[in-house]
Amino acid sequence: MLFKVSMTVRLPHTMPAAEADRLKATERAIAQELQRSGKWRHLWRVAGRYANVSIFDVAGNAELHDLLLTLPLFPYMDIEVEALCRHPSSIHDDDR
Ligand SMILES: O=C(O)C[C@H]1C=CC(=O)O1
Repeated sequence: MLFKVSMTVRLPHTMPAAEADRLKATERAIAQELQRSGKWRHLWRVAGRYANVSIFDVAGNAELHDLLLTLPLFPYMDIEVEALCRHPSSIHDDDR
């Protein structure tokens, strides 16, 4: 199943820079591994904001939830999830 996931990062201003850098580096490694696995299909920065729009391809709601929980920045993100289905006018046969 495909999901559009919007994440807005809100790190506390009181967080030491070294801790923020450590979280971001770990997040990056996990995000890149999930992209290589095919589960995190698209990752786009929202211009002008510390936010992203992503497309995930996972078995269902529970897998998506468990996956998002593994992200080191999870406690510091507002996350919105929207389930997607194939558009009847889409010419792409990999849409599900
Ligand atoms: O920077 C972000 O948008 C938050 C998060 C998502 C992927 C990643 O590497 O960090």
